[in-house]
Amino acid sequence: MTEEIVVVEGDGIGREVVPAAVSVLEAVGDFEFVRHDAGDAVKEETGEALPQETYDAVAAADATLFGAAGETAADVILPLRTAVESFVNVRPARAYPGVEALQPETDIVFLRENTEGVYAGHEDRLSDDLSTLTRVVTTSASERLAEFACDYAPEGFHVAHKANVMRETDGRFRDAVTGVADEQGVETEEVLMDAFATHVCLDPGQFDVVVCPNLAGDVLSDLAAGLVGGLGLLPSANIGSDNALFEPVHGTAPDIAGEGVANPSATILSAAMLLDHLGYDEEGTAVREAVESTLADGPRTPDLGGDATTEDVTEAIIDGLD
Ligand SMILES: NC(=O)c1ccc[n+]([C@@H]2O[C@H](COP(=O)([O-])OP(=O)(O)OC[C@H]3O[C@@H](n4cnc5c(N)ncnc54)[C@H](O)[C@@H]3O)[C@@H](O)[C@H]2O)c1
Ligand SMILES: CC(C)[C@H](C(=O)O)[C@@H](O)C(=O)O
Repeated sequence: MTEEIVVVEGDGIGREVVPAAVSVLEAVGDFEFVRHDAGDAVKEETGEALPQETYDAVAAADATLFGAAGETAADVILPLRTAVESFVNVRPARAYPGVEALQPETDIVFLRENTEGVYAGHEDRLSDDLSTLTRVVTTSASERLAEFACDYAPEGFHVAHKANVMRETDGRFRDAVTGVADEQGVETEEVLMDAFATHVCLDPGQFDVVVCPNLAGDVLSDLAAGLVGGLGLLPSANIGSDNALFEPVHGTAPDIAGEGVANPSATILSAAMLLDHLGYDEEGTAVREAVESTLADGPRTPDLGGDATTEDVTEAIIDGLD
């Protein structure tokens, strides 16, 4: 049976890097791609950034490949993460041989809580002078994340938090995560997220898997992108119990959108995570290896110091598939 993959390109370079990743998927398997719209352009046309049919298709799909949305990103990607009931956003940040990196020994996977924290979003304007935000942390979501982390990293992981200040919310997060790990005999090491930001810049080699609350995972994974050579290199997987959505960590890159020079690696690596998720392990590995050898030997897009186009890099990756 042909596997169905929902594809949502979104805006900006989403429209360049997603077609690149789809052509790589076409080269390794027999998939049916079902395309849906979301983002700024759709909102301009229809008044809605996330059409109900897109939400329903993503919620029903085994797997979705998403690009990026622009100003409407929060109205698109946050509901879509909820649509797949994603309890974790897996964000690997690693340096690649041949790519200039501030910290070439970086090889970290962030396991980001994916639905709560400040993103659960109870914001209020109470007066001309005062706005508030309620932060949401549940034991159940934190424990679900911890169970995933224990399976993912049975050798142990770091837990980043700021429970010294947010005693109730991050305290609950920390206690839930370390509690599950203790029960399962998995070692954890706590690190305050502000100190982590410094440690990871100076000595990223000491970190392997880092479990963090939602906003911390957002910021710290972008920081790690800076250590390895940029946002064009970081893929991600939003994993739920039954389905999942795969997307690059980057946004629509308005400064280069339309020029055909976006680095497709993050999205193609996200497609490799999608292949792993659907059980196409050999194909996922082949795609990752082809991306790695293209990053090592070129061609490279301008963000990595080269002058190649998105299409040149994609062709090289497809040529490099076994
Ligand atoms: N998941 C999402 O849909 C998502 C995520 C982040 C930002 N956004 C949206 O994207 C828009 C732009 O945000 P931003 O500028 O802060 O972040 P961005 O990730 O779009 O771009 C930041 C910088 O990284 C570069 N960059 C990013 N991806 C690249 C790639 N694949 N190849 C080469 N260079 C790349 C850009 O050119 C830019 O200089 C905003 O409207 C924001 O809301 C969406
Ligand atoms: C655009 C925004 C809603 C999103 C987030 O904060 O999760 C982005 O920064 C990301 O990292 O995917």
